Amino acid sequence: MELQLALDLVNIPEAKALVKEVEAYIDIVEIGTPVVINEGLHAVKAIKEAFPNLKVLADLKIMDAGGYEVMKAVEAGADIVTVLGVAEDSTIRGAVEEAAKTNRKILVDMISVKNIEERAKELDALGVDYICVHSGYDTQAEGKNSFEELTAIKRVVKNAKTAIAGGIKLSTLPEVIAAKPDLIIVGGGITGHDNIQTAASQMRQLIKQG
Ligand SMILES: O=C([C@H](O)CO)[C@H](O)[C@H](O)COP(=O)(O)O
Repeated sequence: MELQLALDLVNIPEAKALVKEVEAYIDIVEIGTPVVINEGLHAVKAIKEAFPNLKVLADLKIMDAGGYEVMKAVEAGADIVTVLGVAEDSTIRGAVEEAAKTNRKILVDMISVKNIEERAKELDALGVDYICVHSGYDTQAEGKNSFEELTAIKRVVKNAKTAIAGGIKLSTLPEVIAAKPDLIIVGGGITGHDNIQTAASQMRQLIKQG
């Protein structure tokens, strides 16, 4: 089970400072969509150069032009790139084919997918690397989480790794771990904690215990 730190509300220097504090406890750094909007793919490049031993995920939430946009993220140093599950199959295929050329990975974000099990099955057959259930900021504000959706995709996904994101905190992590995703994505649960090092190390410890 891997731990990904999502960085959403920071600039590049702040992102570097945060990662430096918790790099021992995480596997993947996510350059979040708001950071890409503010800083561009320079943020991916800067973090990959500063932390070459960590995997970097570019949260582009691609909806079209899958091959081209994955190519640009990979050029910037991304190891994993996100594509939306609601995108057309042709977009998913383009993304998967482009990533495979350099052994990079595609994570499909299931945000706003209605028929979650059926779409997860299709995406699995299209050869994506990760399928991630996700309650975004706006649905988190309405009290939603994706714990049940994780159980649903785990029933049908045979090849891809499963992942979960959206509002996960130390207090809810045990419930998430019990559902056994391959990847747990945490943003505010670490970056919004009083002591980010403590939060990250305790999360790592819980994940290790399984
Ligand atoms: O993808 C995200 C969101 O849509 C904003 O871009 C976040 O990275 C994801 O939700 C994880 O962050 P937290 O919800 O703060 O854990």
